[in-house]
Amino acid sequence: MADAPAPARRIDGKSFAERLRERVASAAARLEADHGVKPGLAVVIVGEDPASQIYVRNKGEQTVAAGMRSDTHRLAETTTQDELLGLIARLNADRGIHGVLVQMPLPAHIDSAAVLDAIDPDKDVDGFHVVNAGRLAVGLPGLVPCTPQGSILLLKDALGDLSGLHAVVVGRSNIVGKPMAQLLLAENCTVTIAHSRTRDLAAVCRQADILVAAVGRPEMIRGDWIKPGATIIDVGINRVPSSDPAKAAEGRTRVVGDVAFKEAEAVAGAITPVPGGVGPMTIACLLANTYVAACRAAGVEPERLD
Ligand SMILES: Nc1nc(=O)c2c([nH]1)NC[C@@H]1CN(c3ccc(C(=O)N[C@@H](CCC(=O)O)C(=O)O)cc3)C=[N+]21
Ligand SMILES: [Mg+2]
Repeated sequence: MADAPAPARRIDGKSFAERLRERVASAAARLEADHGVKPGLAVVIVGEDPASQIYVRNKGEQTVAAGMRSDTHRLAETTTQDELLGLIARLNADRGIHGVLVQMPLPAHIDSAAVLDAIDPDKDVDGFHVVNAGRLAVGLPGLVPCTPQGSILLLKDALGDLSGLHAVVVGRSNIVGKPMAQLLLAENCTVTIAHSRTRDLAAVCRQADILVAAVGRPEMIRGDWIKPGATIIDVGINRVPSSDPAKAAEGRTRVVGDVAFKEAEAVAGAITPVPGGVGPMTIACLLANTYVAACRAAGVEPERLD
């Protein structure tokens, strides 16, 4: 019997993100030294969702560690839409703030689309505003959503030139799937966007040289959906019960991706783990976007960060 192929290389997003944050920090330090501008990021969180609280704390700590200003606005679950829009208007007008992020999801009584629409597109460091979606679609400079941007950096590091490769993106959200497809197209990939209604999803995935999983369903993508040697970017962050039944009974959880990692690892050429893959890149790219927004506000050409 032939030997099993070597397991996939693990793409280390955690250490790539650390290096990117160091480059952002030194570029931000030069911006402050040469132009007197310290990049500032405002993060707004409404309500008490524990997972959101952890993400927001991590963002704040990493922003400060990169030598930038971090303001966190913690609002009560009962905050009205008008109160939130009032805060956004003040942040839009604040010349010391270059990035505004409103943590999603918002409580059900608030219209998320109206809130995103209210953020100044040039401070929209999430890249979620329709103006930034439009800029990305037509190839104009703007602010690019952080998770897709981080995924592209990992892909280019792993593969070099992406030209001509067939990329399959599973998931069509406005925050990951659609912008990811736009960025892959800009890298000259042949792009397929697949989703929950796609017929024979497994067969579509098996055509992928690059497979991006952004569906939000734990371990949905199986080993036999993967072309041997393919590069897998797993965007999923799903909390599932601990695999130890005693711990699960206590409510303990673990984080898994959208890809069945063990199966995929035996077939793929390279794969991002969860945690430690795309997630840390999301925050690093948020800091990079804040730096770029601050440069543009000051009329300074941003340094290349890649
Ligand atoms: N306006 C807005 N923008 C966002 O970018 C946004 C948001 N709302 N709402 C929530 C999601 C989630 N998100 C993550 C960022 C980093 C990690 C991350 O660093 N994860 C680590 C740790 C994972 C863990 O152990 O929990 C990892 O994957 O290794 C995860 C999730 C940003 N989000
Ligand atoms: Mg993001």
